[in-house]
Amino acid sequence: MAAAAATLARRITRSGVLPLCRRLPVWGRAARRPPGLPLAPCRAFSNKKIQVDMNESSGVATMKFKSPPVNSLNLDFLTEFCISLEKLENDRACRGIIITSAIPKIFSSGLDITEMCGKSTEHYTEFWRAVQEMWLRLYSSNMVTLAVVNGSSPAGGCLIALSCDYRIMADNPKYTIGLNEAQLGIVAPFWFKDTFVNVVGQRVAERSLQLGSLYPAPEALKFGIVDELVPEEKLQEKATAVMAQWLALPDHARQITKSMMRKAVLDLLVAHREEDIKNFTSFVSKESIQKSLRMYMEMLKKKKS
Ligand SMILES: CCCCCCCCC/C=C/C(=O)SCCNC(=O)CCNC(=O)[C@H](O)C(C)(C)COP(=O)(O)OP(=O)(O)OC[C@H]1O[C@@H](n2cnc3c(N)ncnc32)[C@H](O)[C@@H]1OP(=O)(O)O
Repeated sequence: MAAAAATLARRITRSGVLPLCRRLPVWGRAARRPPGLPLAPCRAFSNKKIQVDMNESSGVATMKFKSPPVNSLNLDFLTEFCISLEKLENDRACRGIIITSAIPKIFSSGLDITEMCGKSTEHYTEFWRAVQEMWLRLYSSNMVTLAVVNGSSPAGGCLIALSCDYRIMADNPKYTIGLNEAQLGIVAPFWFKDTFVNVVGQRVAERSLQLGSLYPAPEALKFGIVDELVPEEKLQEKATAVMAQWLALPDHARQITKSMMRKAVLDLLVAHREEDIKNFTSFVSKESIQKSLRMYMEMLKKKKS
């Protein structure tokens, strides 16, 4: 699987990511569907780590993370994520996606730390390119993207939620969310930071990033990291209602607006992609950073005993 995923990852990355504004003509996706043609029957595709269900009548797909124990974002997961997103992006019937988790209490534990420990420079390069690719695709998506955060969501998990158009979180103070990289002795890259700033503003982002804060759901709402809290059993219902509200608008108007709001941040990474990979690989290759990551993993294991 790892080898196959790596090949797929290379295939994806070779094709590159087009900025949002160049992906689709400005009249949008829905308008391109030939009038009068029936939609294909309901479809689902399931990979190893992500289940995708497409509801043809609503035009909404649900992407459910199902990679135990904690939906950590390793190379295989990231590759599946990018492929699933690309399939949906190219599906004219699909106008919105709901991203959620099938693992109780966990949305995603963020980047798989083992992918950043004791590996070769080539591996770090491939891994980081896949992380960039995931963000570029999600942040630039033409579809309405809705995160249903039904569990804890640190670091890279939080980035996925922040990259969506709207975030609903389960109303449970045991679930936390935030960019906690500083707590691991690592630094959130500039595009994590920019995505965060675009959601919560400079002040909250600066304080939260420096402290590596993980916020319980009610605080996350207070600081604008998520848009609303909903009792866990009502998440599905709420997600359907929110999605319907976003899809009620003409696609082209929403898409151009989204592009206008996000383009500068996307363009910055596209322009500095190779430099960002080099920064990452040299940063994680440092012995001091390796030591911090190893200690953090040990701390996670000790917490259990
Ligand atoms: C200049 C620019 C430079 C750039 C510089 C570099 C920038 C990098 C940016 C990094 C972004 C990131 O996302 S870094 C990743 C940050 N993630 C985190 O801090 C999350 C850490 N995990 C947790 O807090 C918890 O595990 C949590 C998710 C809440 C679930 O708690 P639970 O009690 O339910 O489960 P646990 O028992 O803790 O975890 C179950 C098992 O999963 C493992 N596990 C948990 N999280 C994991 C993870 N992220 N990666 C790997 N493995 C993980 C644990 O070790 C356990 O392994 P076993 O003991 O073997 O079962």
